[in-house]
Amino acid sequence: MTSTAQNPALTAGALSIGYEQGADKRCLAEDLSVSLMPGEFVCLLGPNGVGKSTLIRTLAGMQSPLAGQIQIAGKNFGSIPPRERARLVSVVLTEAAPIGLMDAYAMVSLGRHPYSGWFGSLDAHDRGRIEWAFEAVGAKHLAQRQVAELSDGERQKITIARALAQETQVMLLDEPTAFLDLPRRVELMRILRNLAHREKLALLLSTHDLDLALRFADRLWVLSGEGELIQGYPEAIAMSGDFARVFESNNLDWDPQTGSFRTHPTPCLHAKIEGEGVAALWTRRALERLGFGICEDASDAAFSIHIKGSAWQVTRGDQQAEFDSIDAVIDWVLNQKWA
Ligand SMILES: Nc1ncnc2c1ncn2[C@@H]1O[C@H](COP(=O)(O)OP(=O)(O)OP(=O)(O)O)[C@@H](O)[C@H]1O
Repeated sequence: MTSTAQNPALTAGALSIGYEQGADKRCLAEDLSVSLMPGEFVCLLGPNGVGKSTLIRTLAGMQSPLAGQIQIAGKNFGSIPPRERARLVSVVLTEAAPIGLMDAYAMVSLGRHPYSGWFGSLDAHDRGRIEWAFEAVGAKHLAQRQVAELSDGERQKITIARALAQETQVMLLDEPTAFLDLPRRVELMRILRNLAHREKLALLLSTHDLDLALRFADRLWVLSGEGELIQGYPEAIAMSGDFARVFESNNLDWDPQTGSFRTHPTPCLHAKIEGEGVAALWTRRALERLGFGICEDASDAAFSIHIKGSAWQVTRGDQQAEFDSIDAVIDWVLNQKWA
């Protein structure tokens, strides 16, 4: 939980992001005004190619803004020498860094270089911080393993531990969950959110995982294809219709009832479903997958399904049938002749 009474860890005003080569200028978003508070876990969402990585790299000082100013801990970021910057902001990018032959401990130790220098030796504080970073991501058991031999999920934890070892106030992560399976993604989101809250880290993470962002983020930034950055609490953005506007396509509808997207292959036949709970939800999902729309009115429906306890009663015209599993209902739908 964050308090709004604190000073922001990072702010940017009148910020334009994009690319400029000679006279060639490509602005992805302009006049952005953002802030990250200490202890806040913010997820950055947006369709492919809108500029999420560009925004993260710009906020990290890895590329120049086209316009505007970034302030970290009250200082103008551009005027801070590189070594001091590295003590203020850590970054985890998607591109795998060349790692060569290195064990995980050596890799996490790299996070201490802004303090010890490239050839500096680690003191007790450095080693304490490295051990803390391993513990924070639940990776102590990996310390002696070769990084090249780790799984994607294990390596991701080590990369995050290296950023944590850097002991910064701001941490920016570009799609850190991209190659992880669902349990690992949930685990990582939980670890990062808890770290933000516990360590008072201002943490910004870009992701395509809308569902997890809705469940874990304190706030969302949603970057649209038009360069608009929508900011707010996850639930407020979900209810506002902004998701629908930013992500909807010809094949996808945002459904505020379920907080998820659903495909819509423009159904020409409809079905009515009566009933509640898990069986009704998955019956609906099955019918939508099979190309049916769901309607409220029986007179618009090609057939109706009444779910009662563990029974599905299906009515099509004067034909009636009762099934005791969703498999049987799906088989029935598939075996019917639909005009
Ligand atoms: N170095 C570069 N020079 C010029 N254009 C670039 C450069 N890097 C990225 N772009 C372009 O900027 C746009 C935004 O790219 P960016 O990687 O920031 O988007 P993104 O939202 O992170 O996308 P994704 O979700 O696919 O990762 C894209 O059109 C991309 O081709």
